[in-house]
Amino acid sequence: MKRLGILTSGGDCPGVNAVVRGAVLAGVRTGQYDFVGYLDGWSGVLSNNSVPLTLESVRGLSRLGGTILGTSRTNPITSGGAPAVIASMERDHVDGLIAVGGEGSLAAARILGESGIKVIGVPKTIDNDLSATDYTFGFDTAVQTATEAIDRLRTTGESHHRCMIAEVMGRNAGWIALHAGMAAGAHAILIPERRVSLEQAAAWVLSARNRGRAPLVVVAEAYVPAGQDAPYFPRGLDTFGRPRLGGIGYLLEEQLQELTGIECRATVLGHIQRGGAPTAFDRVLATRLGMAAVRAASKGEWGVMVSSRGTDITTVALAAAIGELHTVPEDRYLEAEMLFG
Ligand SMILES: Nc1ncnc2c1ncn2[C@@H]1O[C@H](COP(=O)(O)OP(=O)(O)OP(=O)(O)O)[C@@H](O)[C@H]1O
Ligand SMILES: O=P(O)(O)OC[C@H]1O[C@](O)(CO)[C@@H](O)[C@@H]1O
Ligand SMILES: [Mg+2]
Repeated sequence: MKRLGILTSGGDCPGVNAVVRGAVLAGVRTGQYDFVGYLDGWSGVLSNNSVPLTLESVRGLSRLGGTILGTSRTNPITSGGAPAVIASMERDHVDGLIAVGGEGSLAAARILGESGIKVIGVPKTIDNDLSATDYTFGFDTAVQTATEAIDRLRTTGESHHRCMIAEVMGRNAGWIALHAGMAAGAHAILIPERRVSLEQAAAWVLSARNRGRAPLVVVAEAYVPAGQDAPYFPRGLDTFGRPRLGGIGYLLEEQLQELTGIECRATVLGHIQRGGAPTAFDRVLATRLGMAAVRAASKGEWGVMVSSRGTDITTVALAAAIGELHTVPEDRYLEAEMLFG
């Protein structure tokens, strides 16, 4: 029997455990594979830190948030590269890898794949910013969580006649803001893809107030107002050198209050959007992606990412998947904009 290694890399995301369960069930029940799970992303691969994954160890996992394998943002390319990964796989008698990750982790997987390592990617991110797949699992859960939170902000906002501002995640793309904002009936949605001016945002807030509504603004963490050139990140860089986004909501609270004269309150939803149990949609998507990754391995389809297309699960070359980020197109924003103010 052959062996597959599974690792989860980048930010965690509701549904990762369902991928692990789907893969192990598919491989073990068809009698084709047994599995090891590498702990804490690529760092577990490089240090041979793995655990056996059996039918028993994945029992009940599809509804569990987070990742039982742990995750990290370790870069395998700069920490030993392909030779170190190959040596580790040989020690563990691992034939191929299933890498569950976002655009960064899958970029690393692609480079390793081009060096001859058998690897299959599974697209994971609440941000939904990966190309070549209709949706990434975790996105639906994040939107659901954000929508519930924004609905709650609305009732307190209405009671106090305030403008409520909800800041949601979205490092490169405003998908969570767009969907949660539309679902919750936001009067303005501000995303990184559109350089909306603060004056325009204030006009939407005032228009909602003039109709007797308590204005509701949803802003993605990476929104850049017109006239500025970079996202707001008052907390500096993280340990991997990435800007620690988060806080633009508080800045907008001051600026919109100043521009409109309406009392504003901001809430930053942060990691609440990434935690907890996945929605039914994400459980099904993640399980199917995990099963499809094993199917691809059994057909010798390496260097691909499993992908959701309509109701099908298919495979695409890793290179195609990570080439360009999947951001909110103009027509989707203009459609939502009709509802603002
Ligand atoms: N272009 C790249 N080539 C090789 N390795 C990369 C590349 N970009 C990122 N990485 C590595 O992959 C790690 C994970 O990337 P990143 O932090 O963007 O998370 P992710 O997998 O995209 O998930 P998410 O963004 O959803 O949290 C990075 O810390 C870095 O080590
Ligand atoms: O958990 P960390 O490392 O602070 O990363 C936060 C980032 O990860 C994501 O949740 C997923 O990429 C982004 O939306 C957010 O900017
Ligand atoms: Mg990323």
